[in-house]
Amino acid sequence: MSEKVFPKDFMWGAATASYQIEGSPLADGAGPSIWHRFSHTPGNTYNGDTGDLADDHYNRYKEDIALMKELGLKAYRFSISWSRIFPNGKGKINEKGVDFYNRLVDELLKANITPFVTLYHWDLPAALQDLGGWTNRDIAYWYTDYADYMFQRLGDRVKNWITLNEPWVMAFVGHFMGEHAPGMKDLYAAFSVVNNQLRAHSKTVKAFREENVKEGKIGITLSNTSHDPATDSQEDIDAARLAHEWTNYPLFLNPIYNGEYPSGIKEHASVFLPHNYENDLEEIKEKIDFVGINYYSGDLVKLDTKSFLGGKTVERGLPKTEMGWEIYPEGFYKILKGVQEEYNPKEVYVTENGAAFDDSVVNQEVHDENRIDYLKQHLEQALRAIQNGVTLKGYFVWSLLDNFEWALGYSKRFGIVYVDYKTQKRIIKDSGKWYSQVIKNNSFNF
Ligand SMILES: OC[C@@H]1[C@@H](O)[C@H](O)[C@@H](O)c2[nH]c(CCc3ccccc3)c[n+]21
Repeated sequence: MSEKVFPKDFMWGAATASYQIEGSPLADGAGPSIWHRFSHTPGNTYNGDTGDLADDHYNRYKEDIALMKELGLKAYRFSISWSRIFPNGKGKINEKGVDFYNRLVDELLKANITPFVTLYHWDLPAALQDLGGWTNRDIAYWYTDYADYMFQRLGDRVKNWITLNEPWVMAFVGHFMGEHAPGMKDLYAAFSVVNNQLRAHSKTVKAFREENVKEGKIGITLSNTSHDPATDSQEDIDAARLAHEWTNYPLFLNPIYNGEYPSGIKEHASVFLPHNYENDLEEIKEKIDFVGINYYSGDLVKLDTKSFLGGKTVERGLPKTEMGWEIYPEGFYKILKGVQEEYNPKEVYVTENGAAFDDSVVNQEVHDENRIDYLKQHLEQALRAIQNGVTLKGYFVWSLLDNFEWALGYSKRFGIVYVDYKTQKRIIKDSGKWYSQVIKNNSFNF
């Protein structure tokens, strides 16, 4: 492989999520999700933005798949809205909801685009939240029943499955910081949500094996920030390591691969882990086919005994995106190399990488050179990782379309395709045109 070209058959894709792009959250018998409820609760989102319309993808999916085809995408990562399928989270099935995803998958296959399905990207059926949601141990059964049903309905055509998107964010941003649905601020709840998501994930992997989805592969997608120590003092090195074990892939991969939580978590946070969690570890330890890595940024961590798990972020003057996140491509390499060294997954996919910038339309074009620079710098690090033994098989840019950025509403644009929310017009940004060339050349250097 020449030093600038990716391996043959490298899976180039783009990623989205149901609540962020679909709109029509209650159409055709769908039930409300916790993000429908959370975004409709005043004060929770920028400008009171909701996913009621978003990119209207529920109605425009054929147009959007034509765009994916025009870009030359090999794969498309999207998530299924659980409450379209089971309006109450369990029990009654909503055939029209299943039908939408059947049509979506069929249209993708017609366009020769490989579907990568995320079963859960934060939009829990609200009816299950009323029963405690992810803090209720029974969620492991509710989730597995939902996942197993999707394997039965789509498994003949969908061969790549992701159980959960970023369980750390669901647990801590949703149940400790309170900035995401369901808006809880309870550290004990957050750690029980970690444990219940792992139980749900591993039960589902077992069900997937039993469903025997032909040539099927199943994995989990984890959020990661590259944490560097602020100084070479042992206390800062330890603080950065602990931040890594808590917020990055180890919190989930250590139980999945090694049957126990990371040592730093057991040492400093076991008081928050659910009572008798040890009894769940045997079942949680269940082989997966790939690890999904999401990466956006890095930070410097300094010992701070007043912060949770003793670390605080300090500035280092790197350029930042519109999200205020450092642009730190080196961290991408560290995370990819780290996951391979620490857990040696059979396969790794980058299931999200991208950046928000202040995009503007000039004569029906969007000249987002800064996003091209960001993507190029990160693809360089991805290729470097492959050349250094990382089993990286594919890359999904976040995101295909500008979309609903959770609590920040529509104020942040991550798409390689611009969406004018007033007219729903799509405009392929310069970064989209550039990415299309990357796919065609299988290289970022041209
Ligand atoms: O913030 C951009 C994207 C979201 O739109 C995706 O839904 C989500 O999977 C995702 N994760 C991350 C990194 C972790 C994070 C999530 C939310 C807020 C801040 C950081 C960035 N993103």
